Amino acid sequence: APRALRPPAGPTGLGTSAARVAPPRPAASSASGVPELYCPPALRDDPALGREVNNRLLAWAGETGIYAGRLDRVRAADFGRLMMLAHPDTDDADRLLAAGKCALAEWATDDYYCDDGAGPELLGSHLGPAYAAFDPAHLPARYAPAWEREMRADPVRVALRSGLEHLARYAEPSQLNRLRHEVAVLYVGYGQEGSWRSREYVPTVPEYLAHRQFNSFLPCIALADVVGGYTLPAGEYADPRVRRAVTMAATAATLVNDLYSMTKEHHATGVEFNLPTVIAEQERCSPREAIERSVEIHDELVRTYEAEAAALALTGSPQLRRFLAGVWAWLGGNRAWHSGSPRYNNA
Ligand SMILES: CC(C)=CCC/C(C)=C(\C)COP(=O)(O)OP(=O)(O)O
Repeated sequence: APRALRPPAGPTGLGTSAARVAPPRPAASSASGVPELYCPPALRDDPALGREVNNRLLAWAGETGIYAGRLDRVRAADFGRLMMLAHPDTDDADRLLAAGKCALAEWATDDYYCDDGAGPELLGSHLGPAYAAFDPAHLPARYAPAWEREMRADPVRVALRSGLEHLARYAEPSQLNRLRHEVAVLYVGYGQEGSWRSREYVPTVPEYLAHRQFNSFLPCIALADVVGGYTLPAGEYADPRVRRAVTMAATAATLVNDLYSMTKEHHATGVEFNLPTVIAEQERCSPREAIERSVEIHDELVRTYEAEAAALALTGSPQLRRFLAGVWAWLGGNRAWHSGSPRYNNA
């Protein structure tokens, strides 16, 4: 059942202990070799709901043309399950589907334009029209039909546009603009990675960590209120203290991806970008030591979110409290999904 979420109470017990989402308890180490992470547990597991969302997501992906010929792998990755785990405060399959479409389209942007050998020199050319699928370019009448053909000619653009259209049934304009901003930032991250890739450049650790805030799950996390069926006021989302906490959570969630996707990326051709690889190279340590240091960084980010969200929840609006709790729940669902998804565990 959907849960009434509560924000983290903070490591020092700010607020009441009953308000805590879950006691900090280490997640079990998995066969993937990822050590225990400081992370809340997933708050619900409803396999039937996850399957329902995944089935509908796959039907939609087939209509848009993304991952043609690879849909079996997408089905197995089970992004529907990710949505179900990460948004425990709704059991509305259609809301989960709308968020899932946006997430899968954003993932496809990465898979098609960054990872699948499209070539870094083409990345900017792809990202411009991809962004226009989310934030339409309004052309003079003479050129509009040709542009519209361009927009329909590429399955990733079709998917991005369709995902946003579905979300718009539930989101207010300010929430859609929030998503547009986060996706623009995401594409800055894609561009940065493309630049590194083209030069075979290994970033410094701070450079990589700042990048992972941009090239992160924030576009997904930012939808916590849309999926939950309430609206976090734009002013509170933009509050620098909220932004700091939420972006730290987003970076942590994405470092979970780095840790779980190491095996998949080892099998990929070209330069690998994940925190353990960057640390091993820049700090001249063993892969195991680099993983341990990455886990420490992840855990520090999660603990900081936990403490700062707890403090913000004491003075913020009810919507902010719920949003901070939604982000906390998203962290738990994200880790649970990564630890089980064949996208990372059967590479
Ligand atoms: C859903 C979403 C906002 C994805 C955008 C960014 C993205 C693909 C990740 C944060 C995952 O990182 P990575 O590029 O390493 O992805 P995979 O490991 O290939 O799943």
